Amino acid sequence: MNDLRFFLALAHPDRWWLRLGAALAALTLLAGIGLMSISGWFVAAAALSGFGAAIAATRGVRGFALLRPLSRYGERLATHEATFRILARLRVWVFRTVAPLAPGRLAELRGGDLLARVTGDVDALDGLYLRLVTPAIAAACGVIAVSVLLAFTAPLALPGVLALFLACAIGLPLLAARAGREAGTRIAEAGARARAEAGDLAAGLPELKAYGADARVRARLEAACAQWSESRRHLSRLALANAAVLGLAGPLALVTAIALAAAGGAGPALSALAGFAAFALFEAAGPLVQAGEAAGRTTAAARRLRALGEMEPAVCAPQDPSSLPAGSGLSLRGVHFTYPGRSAPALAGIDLDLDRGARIAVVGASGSGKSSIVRLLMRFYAPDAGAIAMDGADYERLDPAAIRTRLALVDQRAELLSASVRDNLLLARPQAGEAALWAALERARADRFVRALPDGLDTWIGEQGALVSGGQARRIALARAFVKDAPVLLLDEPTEGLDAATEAEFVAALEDWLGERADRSVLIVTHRPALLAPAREIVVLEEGRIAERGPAGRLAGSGGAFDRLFPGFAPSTR
Ligand SMILES: Nc1ncnc2c1ncn2[C@@H]1O[C@H](COP(=O)(O)OP(=O)(O)OP(=O)(O)O)[C@@H](O)[C@H]1O
Repeated sequence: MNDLRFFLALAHPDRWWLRLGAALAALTLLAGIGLMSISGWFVAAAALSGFGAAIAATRGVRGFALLRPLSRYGERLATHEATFRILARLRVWVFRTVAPLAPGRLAELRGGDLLARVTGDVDALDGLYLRLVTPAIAAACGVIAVSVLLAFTAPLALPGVLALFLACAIGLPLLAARAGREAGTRIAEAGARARAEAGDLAAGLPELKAYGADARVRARLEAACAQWSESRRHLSRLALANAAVLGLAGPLALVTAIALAAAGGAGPALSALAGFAAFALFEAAGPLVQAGEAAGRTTAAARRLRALGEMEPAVCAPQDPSSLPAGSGLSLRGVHFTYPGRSAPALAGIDLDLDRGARIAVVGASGSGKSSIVRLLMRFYAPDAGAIAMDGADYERLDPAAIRTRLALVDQRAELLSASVRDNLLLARPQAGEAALWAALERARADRFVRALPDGLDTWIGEQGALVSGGQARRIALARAFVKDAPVLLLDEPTEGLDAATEAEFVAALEDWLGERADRSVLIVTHRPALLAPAREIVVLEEGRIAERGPAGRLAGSGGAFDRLFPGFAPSTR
């Protein structure tokens, strides 16, 4: 319930649209009640006393008949406007909530599950506004109108009609909510699972096929879909039963009201009016029953979205951040860091300076903590102890987004967007002109193959760069870092998996770029000897600690940690 209240509060800025929708829904219901009751009265009066008495009623019938579609139309416009506005606001809220969680905490969620929250769960909340708030207000207005009408025309019928209506408009939705709660929750969960499995299948199909595991993932997807369909079927059966009850309740109210009105001494025309008014009131019960049927799905969606909002980001921006210092030299002092949920530290007491113009390579065995240094420098995570500073200003005091304006990152996955080469490059600097893009591509030795692509810069490069080779993707990523032209370049295994010739091109491109300006600094995380060439200092990590540091020429052949990593390293390979 708290979750639903939270999302109702989120709709506050659009409350006037919601109120207008509710008012028009009430008007539509009242017009229906007026139309039906006057029609009933009209038919009975015409039968009894000829057309003379009845002709006056035709004006009322015409008026309500005209008003009803108009107010219905207006109601649909207003409620849909309200819902679309609120859902748009909700999506923005989800993105604002999710953005600070990336990448530190988002790794804990499956991509498909996240997608299900952003799409399906947000959509499911439209029931909250369209099917609950608006119809409840309209029903309350209808109850008041019919109560007043019956109090004057057929007071004896009032308790029975009200009891029957409240049973259908409150009791039935509550029963439906109970009966459909589990199925609704299962729909939300199975839907998210199906999306996650489908995402895995789509993204990893070549690997899954290679290991013959595609059938297993497909079976899991089918199981999630089957559970989803079964839960949907359950809800459909429930809806059918509710529709039958509602279908019977309206005529029952009609007959009861006519009989009780007649028993109370009302004439045939007034009895017909009371009966049809009671009948028309039941139009208001339908959406409330539907809200009851959807309650499980709606509350599950609200719960899943709230859970996102309650995840603590790995790093919080300070309330009142200091402005960035003039220089971009970075320093780590006594940095300790353990990933959430892990017991072994990834880094234990790191001291490192990446001054203006520095060229440092960080090497070490797999899992020794190299990439963790980059993630801390990028402010994706915060150290547990020790401090990181930019030109003497503690990272804690700076806005993480501002810190990242000074850093460019190329990591081992070379994350490219499913977009054109141009859009991928512009990500780094949206205002960069055509000439700057080509200059960056040239520096990264990527201009030739980009020119050869079918639409050049505007060629779509596929999901995560799937339509270009691994080496080309890395060079686009390097060009993107060049477009940004940040003073600090962080490279995390940028040539992993490339052949020697492509790697040599990559290193040459990097050396050219570093050579252009003496103030550019670079930190290269690598296992590859070729990437040590641009480095003036090598830092060797072992189990999160610095085991050795110094120029490659001094470390090579000294019999220490560096030699264990690069036993054949010799000046000729540099
Ligand atoms: N997101 C994460 N959550 C939990 N533990 C992590 C996470 N990323 C890395 N680790 C752990 O932290 C330790 C250091 O990882 P890190 O990625 O820094 O190593 P690395 O030296 O860069 O390894 P590699 O050369 O294989 O990329 C490892 O034990 C790893 O399992």
